[in-house]
Amino acid sequence: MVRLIISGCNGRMGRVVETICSADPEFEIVAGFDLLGAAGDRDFPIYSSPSEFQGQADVVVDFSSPAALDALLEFGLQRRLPLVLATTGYSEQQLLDIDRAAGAIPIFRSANMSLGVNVLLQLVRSAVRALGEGFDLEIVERHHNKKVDAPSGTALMLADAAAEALPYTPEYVFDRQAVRKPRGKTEIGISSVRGGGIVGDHEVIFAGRDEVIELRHTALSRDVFASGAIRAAKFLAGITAPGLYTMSDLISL
Ligand SMILES: NC(=O)C1=CN([C@@H]2O[C@H](COP(=O)(O)OP(=O)(O)OC[C@H]3O[C@@H](n4cnc5c(N)ncnc54)[C@H](OP(=O)(O)O)[C@@H]3O)[C@@H](O)[C@H]2O)C=CC1
Ligand SMILES: O=C(O)C1=N[C@H](C(=O)O)C[C@H](O)C1
Repeated sequence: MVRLIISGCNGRMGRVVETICSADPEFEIVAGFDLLGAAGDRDFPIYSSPSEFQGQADVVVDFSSPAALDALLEFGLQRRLPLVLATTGYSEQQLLDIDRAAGAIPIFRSANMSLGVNVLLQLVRSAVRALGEGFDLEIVERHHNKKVDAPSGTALMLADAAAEALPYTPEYVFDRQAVRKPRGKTEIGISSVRGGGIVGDHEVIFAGRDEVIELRHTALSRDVFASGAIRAAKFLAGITAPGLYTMSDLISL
């Protein structure tokens, strides 16, 4: 039995994690963390601050906000509790804080918990290596109109995957309206679309002079992200060694 805490439990993703875990006999949801505390009739206590939780747990799954990170890391470090961090939009300093905490406790972090996007990352690396330098790389991400961070964490992860495979260090370009000049050869353009209920869509475009290749992943429901995070929680609950774990520790590509 895995005793689970859901951080961001009142949000869109927190509620999907709750639904899936409530039907899984391997899980017991022992608490939730969320800004406003209890919201509606739930089967577990909800705390507005991790420090209020006095019970026992095996792992935390976090889909909340970068603002929750400090308290969550402090909680994990004090309790020696593994953390699955699925939140996006962290600052550079916060990413360093996560790296440092992973020296003491197991932390699993991925900006996209779906199997499909993690296959896409691998395809992007292969395409960059195969195509060489003659193709312009552009990433277009599309999300629902409630998403607050842009570009998406996944778009940045895709750009980083391409950068790993390129023979030069690319420049990420998020905004073309402020400059009047042709596209630079070492740019990776990243564009964000926000609208309606789009769950999550990522397109990587390789534009050559005479041909274009497009690799695209579309999430049809939030279940793909929640299921990946739950799989990560099961994996992390059985791990004692500190470290920063990612989807590549879970899936073999
Ligand atoms: N890695 C992945 O696969 C995926 C990652 N995400 C990421 O997960 C995060 C959450 O997404 P989503 O569920 O759609 O967002 P929501 O806004 O629906 O949910 C976030 C919840 O966290 C709460 N919250 C905000 N700040 C804090 C805080 N300081 N402490 C505790 N709780 C807090 C919010 O409360 P309130 O509403 O009152 O602000 C809200 O209830 C985002 O960063 C998103 O990008 C989403 C999908 C997949
Ligand atoms: O906020 C979302 O909804 C999502 N966020 C993640 C991101 O920023 O990449 C992952 C997914 O696409 C959904």
